[in-house]
Amino acid sequence: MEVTARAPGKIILSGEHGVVHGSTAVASSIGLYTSVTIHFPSQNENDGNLKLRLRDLSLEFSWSISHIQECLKESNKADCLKPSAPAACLSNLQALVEEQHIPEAKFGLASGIKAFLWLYTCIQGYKPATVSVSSELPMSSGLGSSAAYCVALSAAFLSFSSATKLDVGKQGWQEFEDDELKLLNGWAFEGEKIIHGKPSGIDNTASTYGNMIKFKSGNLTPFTSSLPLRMLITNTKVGRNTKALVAGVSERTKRHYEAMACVFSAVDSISTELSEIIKAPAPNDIAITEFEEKIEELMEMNQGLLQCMGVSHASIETVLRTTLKYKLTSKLTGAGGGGCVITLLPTLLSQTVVDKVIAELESCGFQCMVAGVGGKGVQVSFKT
Ligand SMILES: Nc1ncnc2c1ncn2[C@@H]1O[C@H](COP(=O)(O)OP(=O)(O)O)[C@@H](O)[C@H]1O
Ligand SMILES: C[C@@](O)(CCOP(=O)(O)O)CC(=O)O
Ligand SMILES: [Mg+2]
Repeated sequence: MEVTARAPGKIILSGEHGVVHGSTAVASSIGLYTSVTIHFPSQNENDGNLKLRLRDLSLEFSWSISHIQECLKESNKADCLKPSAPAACLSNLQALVEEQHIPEAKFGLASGIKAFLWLYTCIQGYKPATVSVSSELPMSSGLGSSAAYCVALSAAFLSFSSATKLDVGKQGWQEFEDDELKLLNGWAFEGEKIIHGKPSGIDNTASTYGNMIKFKSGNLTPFTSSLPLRMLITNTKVGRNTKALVAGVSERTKRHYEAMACVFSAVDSISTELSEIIKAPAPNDIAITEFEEKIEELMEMNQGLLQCMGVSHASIETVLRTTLKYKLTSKLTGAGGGGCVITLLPTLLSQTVVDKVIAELESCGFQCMVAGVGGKGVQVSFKT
């Protein structure tokens, strides 16, 4: 018996970083997924191990269940119905990860593996299994790969627990009930904390619920766009780490508290206005351009404030300049410092211009994709 869970990545249209400091932000899921399959061994297959296979990286990690239990059992008193942080056993989790000799170039993975061990043992306890992960999302690029990973892990583990009422015999993708989504989002948030340090929760919430969300201080308001929005996503391929960038903004806030409070307040107003515009009744054909120009102006203002926070990067500025040549507006998305940039593709923009801008961005070594905004949140599919 096995189950596969898939969870989407996200783009933040407005409010990244500010949202960590209490500002409103607007995010949307995108149609790129991280998938997690959990397989419990039959009696013949059972070698007493818990295995984590990261398929895209061709890496496999394995621990004997008895060893994990020895390391964690005193400190892990978790209940799968109550998402909790690994405060008391962080050093034990660290030791379990260190013994795996992760390649130095992949060192960022250590926190992801810790999150896996924490979520698995809290939700499933001490059972041998093989967990395989694959992803369409570029890692560490601002599209929320860490959140999609934590949501997909939590969904897969909870599917085989008493906390969910899914139909194990049903074919195809199925969705969770509202209370189940709340629980799995809570666990994914605990995983994000292990990876990010101080996440706002917007990424795991966008991945769990899908579509568009307005998010402030842990509170979610789902909404839909009155018109389909199309974004060009440009991956600068400059690697960065969300935890370090979030910590950098907090440091700047400590140094310049009053000024940064004004920046966060401006971000809050921009996100609130953006969500009002997007969800307002669909404009007629003549007003579409005006509607898109308002979105572009708010994106541009938000990008200016992200520069104030110190999270832009030379590669991001190159994307901004390049798209501006074609009269297109862009902003960084996610933590910045490299990673991905989004560019609104207006409805009336010709495909010739889209092709030209993509060709120019790709000639700089960047990678482009066109994404529709919105889409389903987490789903699971059983195989008997
Ligand atoms: N498919 C995956 N397999 C294992 N770990 C993952 C996966 N996706 C994300 N992670 C974890 O998330 C980290 C990247 O998260 P982060 O810096 O927040 O970037 P982003 O969420 O923007 O992609 C990775 O270093 C790793 O620890
Ligand atoms: C910078 C931030 O607002 C978003 C981070 O997104 P990502 O991990 O870069 O995809 C942090 C957060 O909200 O937790
Ligand atoms: Mg992340």
